[in-house]
Amino acid sequence: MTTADRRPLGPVDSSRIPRYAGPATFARLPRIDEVGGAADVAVVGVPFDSGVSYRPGARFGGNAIREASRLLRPYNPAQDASPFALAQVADAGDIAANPFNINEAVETIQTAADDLLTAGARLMTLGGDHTIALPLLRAVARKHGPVALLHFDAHLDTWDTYFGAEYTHGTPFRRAVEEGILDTSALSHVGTRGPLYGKQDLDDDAKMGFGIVTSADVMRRGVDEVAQQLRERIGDRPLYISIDIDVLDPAHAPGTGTPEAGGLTSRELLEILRGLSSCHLVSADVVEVAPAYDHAEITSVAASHTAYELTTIMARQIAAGASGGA
Ligand SMILES: N=C(N)NCCCC(=O)O
Ligand SMILES: [Zn+2]
Ligand SMILES: [Zn+2]
Repeated sequence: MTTADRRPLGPVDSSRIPRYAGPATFARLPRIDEVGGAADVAVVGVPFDSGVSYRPGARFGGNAIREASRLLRPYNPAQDASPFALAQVADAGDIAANPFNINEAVETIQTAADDLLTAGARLMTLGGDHTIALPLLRAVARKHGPVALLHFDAHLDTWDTYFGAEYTHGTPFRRAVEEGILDTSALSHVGTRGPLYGKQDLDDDAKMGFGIVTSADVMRRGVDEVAQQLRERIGDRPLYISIDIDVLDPAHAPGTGTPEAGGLTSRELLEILRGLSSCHLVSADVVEVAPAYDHAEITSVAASHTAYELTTIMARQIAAGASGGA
């Protein structure tokens, strides 16, 4: 039986079982084993943070997002959709990656992502540091070919190496371009800001094919115009969205490893994402939530709502019959 043949199993009913009771899955959704191992959207954690250049702790991000997601409700008015009724969304648990061997971890993450995609799911991945975007993109490209990328981040993450290491949280998108797994006619950073190592960083980045919408551009031009520009650039290509929570201002996301002043508000981020609801989103990640630096779940609440909007986009498209599972 395929997921399309049966009604999705939704979240625990928070009017019957208090939302703070029981173990946390994303949005109180069923575990993937509770839906026969088959999901249209698999929410999967990757507790890996051995690729960071500054504060560690994003290995705890996925579970912090799950805890904060207890308060999500089933109807999303901003996209006029009940995502968990439109598609089977399930929590696929965590990919267990070796914290002492980055190369091995990258392989493990790719293999596990491949398995979920092959089983027909789109991925809503909860990081983890940004290193994990590379194996996730490899897996997605194996299925769809080179994908368009929207990368929300304070940072470029197209640097070459750190301490000689190729796989770090500052380098995933340079590796991805080198490997030919991105559609270089449709690459954009959004929310970029802060000091760089040199002007060359920007030149290298542009040569790889990236366009940049800076954090200041979002403020000056507004979310609707930015979303429209991004939609035009992406067209109907298969799209991957990678969201480093440090795209938000530290006032909106203090719980992260490499914070930069002058970022987006959570309202701006959520509104831009809603403006992308017509795009062919094949998978997405939210990374770099480091709960040890968080306060009052500010960061993990923002991350949970971010993942909710992304999940809603995917669920709407699945219900509309877009190939994307496929
Ligand atoms: N991907 C994130 N969050 N940060 C990259 C920062 C790399 C650096 O320390 O220059
Ligand atoms: Zn970043
Ligand atoms: Zn990043």
